[in-house]
Amino acid sequence: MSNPVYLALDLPQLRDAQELAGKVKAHIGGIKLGLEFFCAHGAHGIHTMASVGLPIFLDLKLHDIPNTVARAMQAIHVLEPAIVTVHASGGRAMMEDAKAAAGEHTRVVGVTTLTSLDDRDLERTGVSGSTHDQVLRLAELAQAAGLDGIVCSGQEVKSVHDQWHDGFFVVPGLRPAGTASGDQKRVVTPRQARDDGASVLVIGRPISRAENPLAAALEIESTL
Ligand SMILES: O=C(O)c1cc(=O)[nH]c(=O)n1[C@@H]1O[C@H](COP(=O)(O)O)[C@@H](O)[C@H]1O
Repeated sequence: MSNPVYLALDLPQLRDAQELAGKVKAHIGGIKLGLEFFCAHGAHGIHTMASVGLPIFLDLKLHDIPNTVARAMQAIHVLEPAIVTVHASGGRAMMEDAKAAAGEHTRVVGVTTLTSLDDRDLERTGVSGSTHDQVLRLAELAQAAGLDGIVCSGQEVKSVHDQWHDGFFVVPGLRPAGTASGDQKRVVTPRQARDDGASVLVIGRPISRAENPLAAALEIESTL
């Protein structure tokens, strides 16, 4: 089985991102580049990071009317990302159009409820019920819209897997035992998420902010 760990390179400097990816590339399966990276370095940054030779997960969390999202999808075709995110709460038509506009080799996954939110936070946004139920609801919508899978926390991935057997499940909010959660509220260990059916394990700070990122990546790999 290929390495399921995608390293979230949430770093402001392109050179630092390149250096870190180069250092740990033998112990990860891909690179996740998000909003911070894309706003700072754009398409040039994506092309630069593609030279590391690992699949690129372009995490832009698109969320707009269907036409706008579809056109954004078309514009990022040329970057050939392996995975792209849209917000599942953007609705079925938005997700259908996003998938139709994406490249043939790009997996489109729907972000459900962010791993930084707990039940109380969700309630404050006007959504009733638990984060768990909301994730399952949005997963069903994403599946009906023809997406390849969803993003959810490790606390829901088992239930989602039970209702969507061949889905592609991206799980962030991962912390090796004994490490700080920071702003993440729905957290599990990388091993737990993998055992519960995660296809991709998104890991950022536990590697990128570690004193020794290579040792941290090796340690995580050894637990999988
Ligand atoms: O779509 C994501 O990747 C994502 C969704 C989510 O619900 N929670 C979440 O943390 N992420 C991303 O996953 C990464 C997690 O980073 P760390 O908390 O440093 O491991 C960040 O780049 C987030 O943008």
